Amino acid sequence: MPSLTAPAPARAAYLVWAAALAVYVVAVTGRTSLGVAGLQAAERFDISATTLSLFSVVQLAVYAAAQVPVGVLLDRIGSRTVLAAGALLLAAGQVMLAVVDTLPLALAARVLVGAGDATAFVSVLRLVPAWFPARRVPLLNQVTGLVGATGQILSAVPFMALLLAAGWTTAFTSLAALGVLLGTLAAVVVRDRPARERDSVQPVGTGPEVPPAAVAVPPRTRVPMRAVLREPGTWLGFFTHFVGLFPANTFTLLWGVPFLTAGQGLTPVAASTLLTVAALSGIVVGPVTGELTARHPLRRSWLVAGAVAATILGWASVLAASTPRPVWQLALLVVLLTVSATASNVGFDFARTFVPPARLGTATGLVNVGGFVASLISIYLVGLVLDLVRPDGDYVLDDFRLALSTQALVWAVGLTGFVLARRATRRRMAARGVVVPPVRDVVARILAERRDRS
Ligand SMILES: N[C@@H](Cc1c[nH]cn1)C(=O)NCC(=O)O
Repeated sequence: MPSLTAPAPARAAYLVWAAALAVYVVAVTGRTSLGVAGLQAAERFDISATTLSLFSVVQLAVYAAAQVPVGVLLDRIGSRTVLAAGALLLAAGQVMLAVVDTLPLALAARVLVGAGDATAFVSVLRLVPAWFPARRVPLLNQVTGLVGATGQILSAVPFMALLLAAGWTTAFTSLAALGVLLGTLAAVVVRDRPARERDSVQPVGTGPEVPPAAVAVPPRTRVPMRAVLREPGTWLGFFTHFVGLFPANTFTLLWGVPFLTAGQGLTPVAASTLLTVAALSGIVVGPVTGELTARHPLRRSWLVAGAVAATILGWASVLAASTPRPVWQLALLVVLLTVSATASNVGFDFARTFVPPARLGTATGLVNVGGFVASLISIYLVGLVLDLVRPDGDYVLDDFRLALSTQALVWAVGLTGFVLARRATRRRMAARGVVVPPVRDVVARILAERRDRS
C-alpha cells in the first residue's frame, strides 16, 4: 500500500489545480455571460425580461440535474476527462448561441452551457484532496470558489467590452475559443492523482479537540451508491450547501440589482458597486472560513449555523423597514451573503470527511445539488410573488419586501434538514467512537487549563 503521509510534489499539485481552476473560471464566465448581455439578447431573440429569466432557470436546472451523473463519472473516469469534455460542451453551447437567432435554439444552446458548466467546480474539488494534504483542503476549496467568482468579472468587463465593440457573434465565439483552449490545456496538464497516490485519509475526528483517527481506505474500493445516500454526513453536506448558497445566488443571479435599484433607489452603478463589494469581501471571508474549518472540524456545523443566522438577521433588518436603507446597511447585507456562500462550501468538507474516497465525486455532486435546487426554488418564489403583486413589472420597495421574505420558507426547509442530518451524523460518529464534547464542556476545560497555568 502506498504511504499515507508522503506529500505530492507541491509544484505539480499547484500546476494541476491551477489548470483545472482556469476551466472553472471560464465556466463561470460562460454561466454569467448572458446576464450581462441581457439587453442584446432581448433584442436578438425578440423576448421580454421574463422570458429572458427563463434562460437562467433552464441553465441552473440543467446544472443541478447534471451534478449526480457528473459526480458518478468523476469517480469512474476522473477529473481530467470530465473537465476537458465539459469545457468542450460549454464551448459548443457558446458557439451555438453565437450563431442562432431563434428562442428554442438559444435555449438548447443554454442547455449545453449548463451541462458543460456542471462539470467544472466538482472536478476541481475532486482533485484537491487527491493532490493536497487534508489540512489544506478546506482553504483550497474556498480559494477555488473565490477564484471561480472572478469569472463574473471577466463577463462583466472584457466580455461586455467585446460585445459592445464587435457584436454578439464575435463575443460568444471568443468565449467558446477560450473554453477550447483551456479545456485542451487541462487535458494536457491535469492528472487525476499524483504518481504516489494520496489515500485521502481525511476522516472527521481529527483536529485540536480529538486526536487524529487516520483510517486508510484504498481509493478504488467499490462503494455502492446507496452507501453514499445512507451516510448522514452526505445529507449534512447537502443541507449545508442548501441553506448557505441560495441567498447569494438569489441576489447575484437575478433579484439583487432590481431590488437595489427599483426597491432601494440606488443607481445601477451603486448597485453594481455593492455586488463588487460582495465579491471582494470573499477575499477575506473565504480564507478565514477555510482556516476555521480546517482548525475546528468538529465545530464546522456551528460555523454554518452562525453564518446562516447572521444572514437571516441581516435580511430581516433590511426587509422589516418600509423605507430605503442606508448604504452601509445594504453593504453589510451583501457581505453577509458572501459569508453565507463561503459557509456553504463547508458542505463539501462534510462530504470529504464522511464519504469514502471512491465515491467522493458522487457525494460532492450531491452536495452541490442542494445549493442549486434551493437557489432555483428561491429565485422562482421571488419572481412568483413579484408577478402576483405587480403584474405590470413596475416594482416598488413593498413588492420586494414581500417577495424576498419568501426566502424564509427556503431557510425553514433547509434548516430543518440541516438539524436532522446533523443529529443523525453525530449519532453515526458516536457509533464509530468519535464523541463530540459539548461546547460548554470544551469551554469549561479550556478555562480550567488557563486557571491551572496561572
Ligand atoms: N459554494 C459555491 C462556490 C462559492 C461561492 N462563493 C464562495 N464559494 C459553489 O458551490 N459553487 C458551485 C459552482 O459551480 O460555482
